[in-house]
Amino acid sequence: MQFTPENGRWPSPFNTAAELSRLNGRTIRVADCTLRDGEQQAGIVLDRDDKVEIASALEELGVYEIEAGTVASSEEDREAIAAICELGLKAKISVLCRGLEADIDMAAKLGVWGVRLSFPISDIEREYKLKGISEADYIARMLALIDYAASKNLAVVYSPFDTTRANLPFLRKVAAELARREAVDRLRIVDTTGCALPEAIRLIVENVKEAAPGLAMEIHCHNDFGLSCANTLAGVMAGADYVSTTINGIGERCGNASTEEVVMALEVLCGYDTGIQLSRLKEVSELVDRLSGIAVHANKAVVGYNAFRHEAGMVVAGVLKNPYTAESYDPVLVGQKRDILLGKKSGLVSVKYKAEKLGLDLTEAQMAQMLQTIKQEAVRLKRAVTDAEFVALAKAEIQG
Ligand SMILES: CC(=O)SCCNC(=O)CCNC(=O)[C@H](O)C(C)(C)COP(=O)(O)OP(=O)(O)OC[C@H]1O[C@@H](n2cnc3c(N)ncnc32)[C@H](O)[C@@H]1OP(=O)(O)O
Ligand SMILES: O=C(O)CCC(=O)C(=O)O
Repeated sequence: MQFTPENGRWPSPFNTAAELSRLNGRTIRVADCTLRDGEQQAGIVLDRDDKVEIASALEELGVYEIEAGTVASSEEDREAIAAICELGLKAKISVLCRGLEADIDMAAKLGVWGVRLSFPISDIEREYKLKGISEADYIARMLALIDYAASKNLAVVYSPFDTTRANLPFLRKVAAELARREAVDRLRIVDTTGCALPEAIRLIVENVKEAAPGLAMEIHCHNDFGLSCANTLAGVMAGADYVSTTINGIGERCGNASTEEVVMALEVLCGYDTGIQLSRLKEVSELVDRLSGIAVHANKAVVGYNAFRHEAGMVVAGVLKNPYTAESYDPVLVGQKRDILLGKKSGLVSVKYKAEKLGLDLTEAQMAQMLQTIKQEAVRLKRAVTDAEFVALAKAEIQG
């Protein structure tokens, strides 16, 4: 029997339930916001050169759009945004603007494709950030801002801050108004505080779809409860065609849904096309790790150091015969590689594998002894045993 998938992917068969197969074939666009929300992670500073370098890497990665910064932040940010526009990338370039004409004016001067109009929508945000603006005045102001951006030839991604805590009937009204404005490219559903469950995201997207047929949607989720990727997928499965994500999941507080996790889940688990050059994910992750100063955790999905490293003997016994016994896609797909470690949890198969790989001629008895030696050594060192250490221990064993 053959147990090797042709495209290097092996998702759960239960994913192909009717709903998912119905949606297969859709292209989901990645609107990466590493340079905007990513940089908002407390303490990160990306300078102009860093931003240009990351934007170029995102272009190579194949993202649809780069949210390049917040226009009001600083002169250096504006220079970086202008420099990114001058690169003439295929990716669309957008910037975050507050609900202020002055921000839109600044954006218009930079040569961007569009603005992301961030205008707080929930009752609590309107009370404390917009001086208690009423629902009627909010809609009037929103439309004026959209028209103003349109008069400057800017596309609008309308981004109601704190969408997931908005009053639903009000959000439906807002969406219906947005659908009537030609300049509005899409609505971004924003889970500002990361407080929504996947079911809530689904409900919101379905309501917007019903209230504003034809209005495209993007989904932007924060990770305060570790739900950002699941929530982003829920948004897509309910009908959002754009995802707003960051490389390595950097961003406000606990970060955003990470571009690499969302893309791989969309591609491997759901069967969507994202247009992303998957094999570049690891190198872009390393670039952002280096320039942001925020180290990627070893256990991080997709790009983490340990994502495809195996030590436990029961797992390795399967992996060495067929990696899909323990992995759902080939690490090469994302620019990673598989490794087998020797340590406290190893079994004899790992010792045999390493001995052969490293050209060591050990008898069965020597290998059995080596397994015990490796376990003791790993306990003593409180870590796995390196290949060099294994070779030295094996040579000592061979010499008796
Ligand atoms: C969760 C998110 O990702 S949201 C995006 C957050 N991003 C950023 O904040 C980017 C970096 N920010 C900055 O550099 C600065 O905050 C700036 C330059 C944008 C603004 O700084 P300042 O000009 O000093 O503004 P200040 O902090 O005084 O706030 C001005 C007012 O704008 C209001 N405001 C906040 N958000 C918005 C909005 N989206 N639209 C309109 N007004 C807003 C504030 O509530 C405040 O109102 P108040 O004067 O009644 O208190
Ligand atoms: O209001 C916006 O456009 C988005 C701000 C944001 O990133 C958030 O609220 O999570």
